[in-house]
Amino acid sequence: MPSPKAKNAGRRDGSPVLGSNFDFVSLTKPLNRSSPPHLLQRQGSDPTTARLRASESPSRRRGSGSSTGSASGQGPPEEDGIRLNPSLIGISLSSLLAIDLWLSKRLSVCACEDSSWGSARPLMKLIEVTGHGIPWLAGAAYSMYKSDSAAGQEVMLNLLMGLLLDLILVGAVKAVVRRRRPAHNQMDMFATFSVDRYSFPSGHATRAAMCGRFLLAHLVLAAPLRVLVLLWVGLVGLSRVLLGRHHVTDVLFGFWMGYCQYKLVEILWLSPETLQGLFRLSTL
Ligand SMILES: CC(C)=CCC/C(C)=C/COP(=O)(O)O
Repeated sequence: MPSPKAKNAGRRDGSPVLGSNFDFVSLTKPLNRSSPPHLLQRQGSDPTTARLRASESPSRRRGSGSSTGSASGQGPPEEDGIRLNPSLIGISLSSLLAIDLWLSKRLSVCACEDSSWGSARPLMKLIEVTGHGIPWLAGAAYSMYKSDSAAGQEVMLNLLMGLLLDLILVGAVKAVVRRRRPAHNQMDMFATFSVDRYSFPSGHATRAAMCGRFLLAHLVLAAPLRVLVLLWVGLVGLSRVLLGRHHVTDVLFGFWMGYCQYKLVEILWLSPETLQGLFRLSTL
């Protein structure tokens, strides 16, 4: 059985991969009695624990094995039996992550100039710029400043608030989850925050979904333009994976998060009355 360390080598995000972490197959075969069954499970599922256990002396391991009764050949005690049962959620999650890694790698066809669709990389990077935070923040601020109607200013102010909220929420989730970007990603994006070295969720996807919903809800657009907005949202998400910047799940979750963020903007909507109230409070 290859060591867990060797099995995990090269997986920068540490996600489980089909065929590498599935030691629970031993459930369908007779267990090797020379090593306690609960150790088999632990070595497969937790490389750190496995390394620590490997450094224990055989006599200590034998000692701990007999104390649980599993080395005596009477079968694993009930609590170990429970630990050996792979949970359905665990398997589903591992499988989903394995598919995600595989699919993301297959789709990263513009990850560098030498990739199979390398010539489309400049176009993908252009799409990336259209979903970047800076043009959106600058555009919303400029439109608010230039707008000659109170309604227009109100809409742009709330878009601005939504964009700032998006940066904060995405930054917070990235900092908590800390999923590394795909190994094939070239970190050549302009104007990034330090949390942007993490990939979950895609900030471009959250922004595109939130802004797309915002534009459709607050701008009076002809049908072809509405289709164009939807197309743009999809293209921004797709370009993240093609460029190798993100895993597929980063983008899908980003779309969902951006969709919810728009709901939040609606709830927190800043009306002229709210603003006047805030101004009055600040002058007290
Ligand atoms: C500097 C400002 C205002 C925003 C940063 C925007 C940015 C680079 C986000 C990272 O997006 P992904 O998570 O999709 O790579």
